[in-house]
Amino acid sequence: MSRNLRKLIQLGRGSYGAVHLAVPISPPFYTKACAAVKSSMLEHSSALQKEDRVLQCLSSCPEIVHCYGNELSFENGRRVYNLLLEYASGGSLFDMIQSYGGSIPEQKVKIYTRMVLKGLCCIHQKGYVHCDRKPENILVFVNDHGIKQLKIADFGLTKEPGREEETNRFRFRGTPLYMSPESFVFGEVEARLDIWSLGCIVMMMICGKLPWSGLKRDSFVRWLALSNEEPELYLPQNMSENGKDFLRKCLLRDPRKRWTAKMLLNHPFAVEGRILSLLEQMRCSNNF
Ligand SMILES: Nc1ncnc2c1ncn2[C@@H]1O[C@H](COP(=O)(O)OP(=O)(O)OP(=O)(O)O)[C@@H](O)[C@H]1O
Repeated sequence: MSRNLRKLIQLGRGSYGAVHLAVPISPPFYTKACAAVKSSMLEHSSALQKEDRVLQCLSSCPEIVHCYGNELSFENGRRVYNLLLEYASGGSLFDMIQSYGGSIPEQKVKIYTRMVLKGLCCIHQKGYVHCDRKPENILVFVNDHGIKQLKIADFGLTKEPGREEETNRFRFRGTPLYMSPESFVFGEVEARLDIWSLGCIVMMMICGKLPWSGLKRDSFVRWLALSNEEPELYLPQNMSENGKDFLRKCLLRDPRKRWTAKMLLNHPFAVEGRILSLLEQMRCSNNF
């Protein structure tokens, strides 16, 4: 049992352990109303400890989930490592896509894409590669005016600068459906891997599934690893031209041609997201 936290309900499970909603009951955390606590047995907590390290370095970025710190507890006679994170009351982006019936309106997608891009810029500027970007790892926070803010979470597979020895371990980790061809085939882990995954996430927001998620395993591997075909053919037909062009820049097979997060922030699709977000904020402040 933890002396400083009371775990309430389980919010989810990851490969390392469980996530609970918790209330801090004594210092150092009890100034927080509630928190999400990711826990795992101390001896299996290397991914959580890494997440803690990475989140401390990215703490100045509003589009990254905030970490309050860590603590050790004793549960059923075993030592448990707990990582305290700000609680996302809106669940994950995956939940949000489901709540929209599988397709978020494009105007909203522009706003959300820009939020995720800003988080990605911080990650890449500091030399990290997230490596496991998917809608389940983007959390939704809802402010007092009901405006949704997306933040990037789950840094357990992140590649840290100066820790090259871990590179090969990423090869078949992460989620294959969101992996770029070069990371899938050669185990290359560079920032542009996250950009390919971003393209997949935007597709998920628009269509609720990836066009290649229906392929059988062998066909998927062949398409991703061996084909020269750009994913152009798979672009959602119901999307604006700017939206399709944004996806083209993310989903280029050649990572050297793929745009960076910084370049994409200036793409008309993301710029429109900025304008729409400002309008949304103005509408809310006029109502209050
Ligand atoms: N800060 C948080 N606030 C609210 N819910 C959270 C928070 N962090 C995680 N969760 C919930 O717990 C689930 C599991 O989280 P986590 O990110 O650790 O694992 P995962 O990404 O689903 O799995 P894996 O680690 O295997 O990739 C999430 O999908 C989400 O529903």
